[in-house]
Amino acid sequence: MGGRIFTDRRVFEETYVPDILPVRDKEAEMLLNRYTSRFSEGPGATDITVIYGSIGRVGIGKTTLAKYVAHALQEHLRRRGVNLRPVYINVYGAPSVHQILSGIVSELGINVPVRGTAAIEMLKAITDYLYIKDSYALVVLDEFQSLLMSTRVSNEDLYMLLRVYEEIPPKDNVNRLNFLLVSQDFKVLSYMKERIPQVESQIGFKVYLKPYTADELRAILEQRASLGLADSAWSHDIIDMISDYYGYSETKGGDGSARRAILALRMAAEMAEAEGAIRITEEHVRRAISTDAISNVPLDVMRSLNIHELLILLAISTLIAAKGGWLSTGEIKGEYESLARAYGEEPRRHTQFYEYLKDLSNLGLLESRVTNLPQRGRTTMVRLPPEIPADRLREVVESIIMDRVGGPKISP
Ligand SMILES: Nc1ncnc2c1ncn2[C@@H]1O[C@H](COP(=O)(O)OP(=O)(O)OP(=O)(O)O)[C@@H](O)[C@H]1O
Repeated sequence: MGGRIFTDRRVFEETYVPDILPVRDKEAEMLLNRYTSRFSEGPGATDITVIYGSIGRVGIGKTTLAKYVAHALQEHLRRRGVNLRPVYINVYGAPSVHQILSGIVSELGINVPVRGTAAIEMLKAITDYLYIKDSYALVVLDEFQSLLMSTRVSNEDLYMLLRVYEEIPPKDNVNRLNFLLVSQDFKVLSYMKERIPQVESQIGFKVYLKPYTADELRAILEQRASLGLADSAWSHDIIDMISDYYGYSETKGGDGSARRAILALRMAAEMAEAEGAIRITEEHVRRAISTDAISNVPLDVMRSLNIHELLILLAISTLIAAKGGWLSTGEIKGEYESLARAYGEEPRRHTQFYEYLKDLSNLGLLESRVTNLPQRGRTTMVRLPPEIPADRLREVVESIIMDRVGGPKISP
């Protein structure tokens, strides 16, 4: 009988938005306050909000923040007797104003034929509908930069959409259609300035999101794990491993994507489940990350290693495959020496051994950190980078060693 790993798979779906945001909660609150005070300022009050990130950074919570704010605002205003409808449209898949308006019409459930109806007529139908229902809409336009870069959308179209109250003055002077724009990076602001300066100057709030740090990813993953996995199936070590790997910092490679981190956790869980395991292990995580990793261990780098470096890697992958975690250098040295003797090689001395460890780490084949151990003081601990599965590495190293010196002369 396989163990129960998942309790709710939906929380690992791409479009899932949690009820509480573990990170970005401050930004969410800021936006909510902003919109709420806008609504209390009374008729006509309007501005446009933009959420954006850095060039090339994806999965950093832009869409999630926008959707969360739209839904939280709906709840918030409902309690005050105000009816607001959140509408989400990814304009990447709807690259004309007509298509965007069709999207809004269908999300709001307005009974107007979209085919053959001019954009301006649809816009009228939307504002009439909101007026009659005494409702508001907050429209999230995701991937907004793609509209600005499209030649199929004229500046007039953009003005008509985003400054609808000028085009179609509301009967009661209340602007009911509000926009929250989501975009990849800051270039959206200069594109807006160029194409639609009157809208750009109306931006009330610009929210810039950075890639997630390891601590932030940890909070996001812990929330997902506790919502979607059995308590006995996961541990904080597993979460740490994933968040440390994907977490962004100035000095370290992770890309800070919550999407990739969540996907890695899900894949590790699926692998554990497929094996009938009762919990997710470090090895599942390694395999999940390695499946996802853009660059895997290059074989030519491994082939360029000398026999002692290979034996050290063999020692490390054997120990990690057996027990996981971080290894002390003393422990690695012990294993390396017995392996070297088994393969008929004279183990290298202390200084040379450390040189080799340093080389392997420079090549990206090892990770090290300095820890304070109670008895021994500061000591260096080593492990394989999380994208390298220990058991697979061991097979590769073993076969390279076999080619080089043949099998072990005595059993290690
Ligand atoms: N603060 C958060 N709390 C919980 N989950 C989050 C958070 N931020 C992002 N996620 C999750 O990470 C995944 C990616 O997030 P999202 O789609 O919002 O990123 P994005 O910046 O819009 O990405 P892209 O630029 O690729 O559109 C989603 O599954 C989302 O649920």
